[in-house]
Amino acid sequence: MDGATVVDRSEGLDGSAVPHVPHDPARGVAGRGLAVRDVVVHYPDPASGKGPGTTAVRGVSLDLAPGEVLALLGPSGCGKSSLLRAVAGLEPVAGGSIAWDGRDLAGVPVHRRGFGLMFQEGQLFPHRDVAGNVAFGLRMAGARRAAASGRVAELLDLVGLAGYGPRPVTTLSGGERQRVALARALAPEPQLLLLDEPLSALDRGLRDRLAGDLRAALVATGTTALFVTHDHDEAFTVADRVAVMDAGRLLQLAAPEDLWRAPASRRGAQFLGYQAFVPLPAAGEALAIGPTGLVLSDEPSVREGGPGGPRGPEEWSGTVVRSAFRRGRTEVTVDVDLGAGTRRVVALGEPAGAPGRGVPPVPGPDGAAQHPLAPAPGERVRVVLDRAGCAVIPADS
Ligand SMILES: Nc1ncnc2c1ncn2[C@@H]1O[C@H](COP(=O)(O)OP(=O)(O)OP(=O)(O)O)[C@@H](O)[C@H]1O
Repeated sequence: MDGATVVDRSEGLDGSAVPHVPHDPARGVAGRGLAVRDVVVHYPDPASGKGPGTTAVRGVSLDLAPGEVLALLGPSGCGKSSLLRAVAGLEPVAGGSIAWDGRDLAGVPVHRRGFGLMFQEGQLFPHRDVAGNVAFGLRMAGARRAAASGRVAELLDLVGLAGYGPRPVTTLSGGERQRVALARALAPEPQLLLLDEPLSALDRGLRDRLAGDLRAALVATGTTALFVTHDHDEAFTVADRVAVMDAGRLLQLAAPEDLWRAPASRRGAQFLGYQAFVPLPAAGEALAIGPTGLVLSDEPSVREGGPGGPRGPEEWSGTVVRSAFRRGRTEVTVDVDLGAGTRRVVALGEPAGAPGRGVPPVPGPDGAAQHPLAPAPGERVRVVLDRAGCAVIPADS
């Protein structure tokens, strides 16, 4: 999935689009929602059990407005779960503060924060049926049995499991279990829902679908949510704004569209899937090349052996490593020197007017589908920039 398509919208449970609402600070009343200020989380040294052995979160500040969905995105070990756990009250805060609706949560235990939690494994009660699991969430919130049954049906409908109430949870697929876990977490209408990689135990296709459904359920219920993931497609699908973390710090916090169009640093851009970086003539600027930022030259004559050399800083010669037909287009892996040594990048093939366009793909030598006339390994080709798939970033970031 490329960034340009995922940032626009996700689909609701009924297939309708659920637009992302850019965060508008004026939307929230001052002091409402979550305020995280300079938060530091330490873990003690595992050998001695004392001292700040690992600093998992190094002074993170962010705000979450009521009704907003914010994703904490970053590589494994960057401190996302530690920050989430600190907000939940499951980890002590070594520095800074966490407040909800202007009230400092220092010393407020987990069960008194009014926050809901949902983890990677939904942790359903195996001896209860689907309705029993969802009703548990309601009864914890003090709902009476009669009122609960109507609400359980509503919640199951919301997560796409209408009629599943009597099913033993042991008979459900992984995706269905996570839907039940979501219904149970939403049941008490938590003032803030904390989700830690809720989809990561599922396979790719299911994750993509469930991410859209998760957003639809959060939006439909107006739930304020903090969502941890290491998957940028998922973050972009689910969240209104995304906080990119690295090594315990916040690199950037922005709406998906803004994050994609203007990464604030090279590290953040790399994490989002920008594949290469080229210095720009303007001092202090570099061009980050995204997954769709390079295309093969569509003039057969400029393939190596034809007339003319590279025409400037936006066109380079390279050697084909392989071609693969994926998602309706040919992706050509090319070794190319963009100005700082040879790099392996992916360029989009099959441009308009290319020979063989319209001929169906066939299995290549490595089993991957490829176009019969796609460039073969070892062939010299030209790659050109497509600025629409690139972003300008600070050079030394
Ligand atoms: N209970 C713990 N004791 C000691 N160190 C810990 C503990 N939990 C996490 N850490 C360390 O804190 C750092 C941040 O971990 P954390 O789980 O917050 O990262 P993460 O971004 O959520 O990673 P992942 O995506 O792999 O879950 C890591 O270096 C990790 O090894």
